[in-house]
Amino acid sequence: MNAPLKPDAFRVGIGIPPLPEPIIRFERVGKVFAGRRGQSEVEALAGIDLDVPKGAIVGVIGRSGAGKSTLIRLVNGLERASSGRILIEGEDVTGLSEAGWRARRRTTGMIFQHFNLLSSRTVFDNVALPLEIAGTPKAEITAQVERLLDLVGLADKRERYPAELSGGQKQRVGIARALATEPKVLLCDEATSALDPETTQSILALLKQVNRELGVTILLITHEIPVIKEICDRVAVIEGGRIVEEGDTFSMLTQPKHPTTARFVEAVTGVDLPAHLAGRLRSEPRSGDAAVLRITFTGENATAPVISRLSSIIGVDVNILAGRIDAIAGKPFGSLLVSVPAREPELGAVLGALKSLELKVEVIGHVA
Ligand SMILES: Nc1ncnc2c1ncn2[C@@H]1O[C@H](COP(=O)(O)OP(=O)(O)OP(=O)(O)O)[C@@H](O)[C@H]1O
Repeated sequence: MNAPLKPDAFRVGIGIPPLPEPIIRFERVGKVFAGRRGQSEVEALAGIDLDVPKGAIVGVIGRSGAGKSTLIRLVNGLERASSGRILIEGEDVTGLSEAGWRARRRTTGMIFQHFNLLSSRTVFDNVALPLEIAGTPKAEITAQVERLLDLVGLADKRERYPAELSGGQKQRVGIARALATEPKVLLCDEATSALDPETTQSILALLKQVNRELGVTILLITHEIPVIKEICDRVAVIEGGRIVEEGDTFSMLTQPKHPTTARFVEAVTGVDLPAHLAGRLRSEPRSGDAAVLRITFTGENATAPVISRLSSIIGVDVNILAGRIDAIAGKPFGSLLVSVPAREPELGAVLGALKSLELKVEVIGHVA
C-alpha cells in the first residue's frame, strides 16, 4: 500500500504552491480539565491538528464553550496540553518549564478582549512594561515605545491613563504592548469582541498592517465570522473541542462543507428573499410562474455583467430580487436572487448560459 500523501505533496501535485513552514503546529493535542467539587472532568480539546503557517493570519472560530480560549492559551503556556505536542518554530514546547515559557513569551505577544491594561500606569508605561521586565536599557525602551505608539496612532496619548481612553484606543495600547518585545507571533483572544463595528474595522486594519509590514504571524480566536472574512488567510472551525473544518478562508466561506461552517458563513454570504416573496415561494411551478434562482459569483466572475447579458443575448427578462457583493479575504464574492420565466425553453437557456460561465446556480422555488 502507498504511504499516505502529505497535504503539501497533494497541493504541489495539483499545481498549488506548498504552504509556508508552520510557525505553530498542534499535533493531536488534547486538554482535559479536572472536575471541580465532585464534578466530572471536562474534555476541552481533543485530537487538535492545526498548522499556523509563518506570516499568515489564521483564525479559529467557534461558539461559546467550543474550546477557543483553551486552544490559544496553550500557545503561550497559560494552559498545558494533556496529550499531543505543540511545536513553536520547530521547538516542542509541550513540556517547557515556567522559566522556559518566560523566555518563549517574548516571541509570542498576546492581546485580550478586555485589553488587560494596568490602570495605574500611563499609556507609555503600559507599553514599556514588557521591556522593563526584560531588563531593556531605558534609552532603548523610550525609543521602542515611541516607535510603537506612532505605529498604533497614539503618540499624542502617551501620558494618558487607560480610564481616559476609548475601547479602540485601549486595544491599540494592548497591541503596542504585545509588540514591544518584537514577537514573531501575535495571539489575539477575541480582540474586537468588546468594540463597535467601526472600531472593530480600524483594529482589524491595524492587525493586518502589523502582519504585512512587520511580518508578524497572527493566530486569533473569535466567534464573529466578519472578523474571519475581513483579515484571515486561513480559518479553522472548532466545535466541542474538535476542529471540524479547516482551510483557506475564501474556499471555506464560499464552499463550506461542515454544517457548523455553513451556519457561520450564512451571516456574511447569505442573501434572503424579501419577506413578501419568501412567504409565497412554492416548490412546484404553476402555469405563468417565475422561477427564483440563487446565483453565486466568485472571483473574477463576481464583477462580470452577467445579468444584463442574459437579457440582451438570450432575450429573457431577468428581475433582480435581492443581492450582495462583498470581498472575502480580499477576493470578490457575490450572491444574487433573480426571477426568470419558469417555462421552457427560456429557463433551460438561462440555466445553460449561467452554468457555461461556471457560476453556481440553483432554483430555490417559484412565485406567481
Ligand atoms: N479552568 C477550567 N476548568 C474547568 N473547565 C474549563 C476550564 N477552562 C475551560 N473549561 C471548559 O472547557 C470548555 C472549553 O472552554 P473555552 O473557554 O476554551 O471555550 P471558548 O470557546 O473559549 O468559549 P467562550 O467563547 O465562551 O470563551 C468549556 O466546557 C469550559 O467550561
